[in-house]
Amino acid sequence: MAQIRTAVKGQENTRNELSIEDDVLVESNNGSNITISLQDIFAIKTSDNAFVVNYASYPTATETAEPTDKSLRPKTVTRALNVKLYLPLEGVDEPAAAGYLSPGDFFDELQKRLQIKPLASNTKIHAILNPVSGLRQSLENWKNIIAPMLNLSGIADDSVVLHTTKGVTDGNRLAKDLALNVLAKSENPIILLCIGGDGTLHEVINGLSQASVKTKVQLVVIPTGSGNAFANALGITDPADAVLRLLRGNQQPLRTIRVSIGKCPVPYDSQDWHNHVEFDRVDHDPRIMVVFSFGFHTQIVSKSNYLRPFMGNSRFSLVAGFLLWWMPQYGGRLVLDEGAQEYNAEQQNWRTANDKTHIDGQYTYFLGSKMPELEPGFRIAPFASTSDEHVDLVLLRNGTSDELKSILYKAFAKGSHVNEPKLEYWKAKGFLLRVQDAAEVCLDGEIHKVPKGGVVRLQVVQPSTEGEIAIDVFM
Ligand SMILES: Nc1ncnc2c1ncn2[C@@H]1O[C@H](COP(=O)(O)OP(=O)(O)OP(=O)(O)O)[C@@H](O)[C@H]1O
Repeated sequence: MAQIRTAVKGQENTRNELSIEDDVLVESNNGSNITISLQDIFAIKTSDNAFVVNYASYPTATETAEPTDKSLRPKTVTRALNVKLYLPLEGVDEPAAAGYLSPGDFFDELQKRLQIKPLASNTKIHAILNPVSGLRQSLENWKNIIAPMLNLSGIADDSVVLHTTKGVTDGNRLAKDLALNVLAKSENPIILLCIGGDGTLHEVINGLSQASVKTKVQLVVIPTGSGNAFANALGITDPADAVLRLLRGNQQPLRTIRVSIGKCPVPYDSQDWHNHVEFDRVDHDPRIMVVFSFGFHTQIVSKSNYLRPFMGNSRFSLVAGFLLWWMPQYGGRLVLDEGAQEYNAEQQNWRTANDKTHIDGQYTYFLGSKMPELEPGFRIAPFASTSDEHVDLVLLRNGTSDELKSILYKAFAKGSHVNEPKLEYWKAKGFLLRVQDAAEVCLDGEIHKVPKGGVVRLQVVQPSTEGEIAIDVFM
């Protein structure tokens, strides 16, 4: 195939050669090359006398060099916006006689290679932004990255509405209002940007779900929080990356997990306790996207909340150290829905259970998730997927402190804990957990109390379930 190249005048009035090679745009000027990944280009503007390439790229290594103070948390490196302006060459360009495209044709070809799908002209964008999530940079990201990218991509300012959360649970209120008053009534396609961390996303999804309206929304998850487990699971690295995914247009239905809490009037040790569960009457069962836990993980979240006024992130390690020394076990009875699959580490395959699976005992660790990683590098549920119909369960029963430590360390080593002999790894569409004693459970970071003998039910919500708002997520 003929090489795709052109010659133009660069910003320094020099003759620049531009070419498209595989998935990069190469700018050559007197033997020095600059490359721009096509994945990073989000808008090209051309006219008779100017060609503009807008792209979002990571800073170069020298720009990111940081002081080597080990006590500082590593700063997240995010893409910044850049622009390249090219002009047509004046007069006759001798070398360009053979095999060069005109600049206009070259930029048309470049545009085709970007895989950017134009949004319908009547699309409306609503953004729910938490200004205090993570390092409190959401608003800065909005002003410097997100809004300019939308604008440069041709989305008119009056098609974009920003809603800023004013306090805890405000994301929930804003999303519910939006679903009832905008989504349910609008004829136009609506894209919702959720700008914050997992807590904000949890509030937004629950707000949409609580509205119980038969409608649909397209969601862009823009990570500006501390953990960002959901965005991490989708491989979304930073705000510009999230907007690039919106522009490329690939979406998948979101599967959330519905959580119901109830009681059970029959004694704890009754064989068929799971047939006697009475669920609490609530307006709306919560939905989670990231993590359910009981025992060790819940206690880290719960106890470190008490230390929040006095300590930074080191409070988590302090509580974990204490729990690993004390090693409490948490009595529970677990029933997995029919068709649950168990991972066999030795054979590296899955066994499917025909019937319900009962797993009773003293739990040292109990965690359910649809995300492989809960924080960058902590691959606790490595087979989990946001798009499959299962919640993954990571279980350790009657474990010692050393066994649990080994599991947690290996979860940081690419999730190799799944090979630990006592670790049980399951995939299920849903399950019931009955707690032996009064307990706390963690629902996406929120702590809920379950009374002695109480029951928690988790169920993966399938897309287009009756009464559920259909949410498609940009991937
Ligand atoms: N204006 C506000 N003032 C105080 N708290 C707020 C405000 N807006 C939202 N919140 C609360 O901030 C909390 C934290 O938000 P979020 O989870 O998005 O950030 P994070 O904790 O840094 O990220 P992650 O959950 O990914 O670790 C949420 O519980 C939310 O209710």
